[in-house]
Amino acid sequence: MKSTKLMNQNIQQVFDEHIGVAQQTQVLLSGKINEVCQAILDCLANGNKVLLFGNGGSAADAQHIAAEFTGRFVKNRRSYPAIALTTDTSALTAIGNDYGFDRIFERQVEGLAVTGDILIGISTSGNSANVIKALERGNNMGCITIGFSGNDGGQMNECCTINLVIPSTVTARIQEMHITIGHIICEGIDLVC
Ligand SMILES: O=C(CO)[C@@H](O)[C@H](O)[C@H](O)[C@H](O)COP(=O)(O)O
Ligand SMILES: [Zn+2]
Repeated sequence: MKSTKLMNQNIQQVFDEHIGVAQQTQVLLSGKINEVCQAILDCLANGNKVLLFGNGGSAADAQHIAAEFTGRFVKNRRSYPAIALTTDTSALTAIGNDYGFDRIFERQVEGLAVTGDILIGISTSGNSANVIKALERGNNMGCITIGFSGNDGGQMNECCTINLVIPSTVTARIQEMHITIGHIICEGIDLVC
């Protein structure tokens, strides 16, 4: 077992890293986050919807953000259409079993998305094949594709209308910024709706 002193050092280091990445994200990405907010507001005003997807912790983020849209964030306002493509175990197992894990989100995009919808693909590496394939399908269908990524942005640089690349190589720190950005977007929606 680690000593309490070592644990305390580790705790301080995680907070320091988190604060550093948050400051860099603020400097580098505030303008792009504003663009994403505007794109989502336009999408909702046009009667379109938001689809979100990712793996592991990013699957949880997709569900978390979708629930803020359909339920509420802070303000009581109408429900907004958002679906996490990570929750339907029948679809996920059928598509995964019949077509492969790489296509679990792509097939759902093909069936559920229409032109003008927003797809938010969440991947800390920017390279998860199932996320990339879904974004590429969305591009072919006339959707607006948003990436929440990290590291060097990976393949999401090539297949996203806007890719928010968190300036970190640490998965946990990147995920912490993704959910912060999700909340910033929800605050933006509450401000104008
Ligand atoms: O939450 C974590 C790590 O913090 C993990 O579950 C993580 O999301 C998974 O390893 C994912 O498969 C990573 O994929 P990605 O972010 O590179 O697309
Ligand atoms: Zn995690």
